[in-house]
Amino acid sequence: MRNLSLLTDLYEFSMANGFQQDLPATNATFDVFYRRVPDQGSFVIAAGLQQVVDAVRDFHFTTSDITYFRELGLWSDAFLTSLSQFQFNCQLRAVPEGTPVFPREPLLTVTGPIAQAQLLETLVLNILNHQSLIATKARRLTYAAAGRPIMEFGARRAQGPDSATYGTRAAVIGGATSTSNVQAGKQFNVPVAGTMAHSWIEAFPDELTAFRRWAHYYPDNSALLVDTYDVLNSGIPNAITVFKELRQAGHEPVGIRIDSGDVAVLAEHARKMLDDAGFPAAKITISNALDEAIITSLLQQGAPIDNFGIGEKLITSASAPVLSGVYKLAATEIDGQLTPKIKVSASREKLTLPGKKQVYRLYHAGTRRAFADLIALETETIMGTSTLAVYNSDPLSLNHQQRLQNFDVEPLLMPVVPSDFDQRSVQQIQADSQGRLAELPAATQRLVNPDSYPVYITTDLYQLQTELVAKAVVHAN
Ligand SMILES: Nc1ncnc2c1ncn2[C@@H]1O[C@H](COP(=O)(O)OP(=O)(O)OP(=O)(O)O)[C@@H](O)[C@H]1O
Ligand SMILES: O=P(O)(O)OC[C@H]1O[C@H](OP(=O)(O)OP(=O)(O)O)[C@H](O)[C@@H]1O
Ligand SMILES: O=C(O)c1cccnc1
Repeated sequence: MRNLSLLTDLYEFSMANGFQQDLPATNATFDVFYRRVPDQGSFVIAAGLQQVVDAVRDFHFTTSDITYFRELGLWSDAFLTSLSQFQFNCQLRAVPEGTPVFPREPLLTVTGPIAQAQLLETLVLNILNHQSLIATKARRLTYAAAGRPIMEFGARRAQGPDSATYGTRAAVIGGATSTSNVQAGKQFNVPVAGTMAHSWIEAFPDELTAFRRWAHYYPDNSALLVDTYDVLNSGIPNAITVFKELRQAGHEPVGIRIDSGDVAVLAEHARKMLDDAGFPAAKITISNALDEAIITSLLQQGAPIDNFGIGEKLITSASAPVLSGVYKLAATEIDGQLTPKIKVSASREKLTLPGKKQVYRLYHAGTRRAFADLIALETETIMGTSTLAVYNSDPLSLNHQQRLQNFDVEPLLMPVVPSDFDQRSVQQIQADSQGRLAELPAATQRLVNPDSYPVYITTDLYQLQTELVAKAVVHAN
């Protein structure tokens, strides 16, 4: 476990130093949320909470860190002494990893001494923004693959070792079934899988010999790469020769991988050749810069593909490489006296939701069919039995009151106690995530122009926001 406590922006320390002197008795609540969904999707898959918990559990500063801080000469001695004795003292609430979350709803809240809570901003966002981005991309690819397994192949193209390892974790949360990344396989106990590279074929005098040697070493795991020379005239015929030899020796071949050319046309020919040769169960794996649009197109073309191997476009979320989750002050508290806070900026999109809040998923009464989310003040009691007056949470929308009734509610933000965090396996998180997705309307899940899913705020929250905006405008004048 690495200590990540210095992985932050300088200004977090500078603010914490000042907060500690000016506001020593102030507690703060910060919300993590995002405003826009990558790839014009309608939701993000929350991921990375486990690593946030790991990081805060181990949050401390070494003697060498403190010496470095002293050399910078920016912060008070009292602050540096408090850092050397750092005890994590914030409360966390979060949606479980794998939960689909919508714009503006907090997926993590941090409440604690303002200096401490501020210090966490950069690291928390670094972890959650990365993993949630990749989990969301993996969910899109999984949706496009329509039940066919996805092997994560991205380690060589990821932006550095951490993006490969934690990106793989996130990819599995979002639906990938296995990975070629051995470190991630070991660290997160996810299935590892793989075929072979072109170098294996090129290294032998001919393709048939290369396939035979592979089959010799891996008789029960023989997925042969057939596109080094000529897929239809050499790769598949040679693979079939070796498959027959394997079968005679009592082994069933796994299949082939095609990594170039028109993969729909090649897969169709390959399927016929394998079937005609008596290998209908041999699987066809496709790779080569695949993304959700190509996968959708290949399946529309009727390509008989069994598995997808996906690297660069998944591990870097190439088409939408940033999730701009933010960490915003929502309230301060002194001696139990809560003061809600708001950010009002020239861009109305950036208006924040003040106060300590809870997020609820709303279901049609008696079902698990979700139809909207609701953000409420933590002090409100939300019940689906009476009529509830709500507003759209989007500050850009033309807002008018709407009425909801006959629904069941489920709070999404749950307390997270770092010392007692219930570690679910990555596969368990994936399964739970898929259960959560099944609750959402189908139209919200489609890849192209998904229906936007309503995220409401309560009337009390709407009024508080309106009131604080008016006050902020008066202050500004
Ligand atoms: N039938 C198809 N429909 C849609 N996209 C396809 C189809 N066949 C291949 N592709 C995709 O088109 C892109 C380009 O394929 P192409 O074989 O030209 O790749 P390449 O990178 O030039 O080949 P190589 O890997 O041999 O260098 C890849 O992303 C590939 O997955
Ligand atoms: O295309 P991706 O989705 O990232 O999938 C991983 C790629 O990695 C390998 O390529 P390799 O490094 O051998 O390069 P090449 O196939 O482009 O020559 C493999 O053959 C895939 O094409
Ligand atoms: O095992 C494979 O086939 C593989 C692994 C990484 C990248 N490309 C392919």
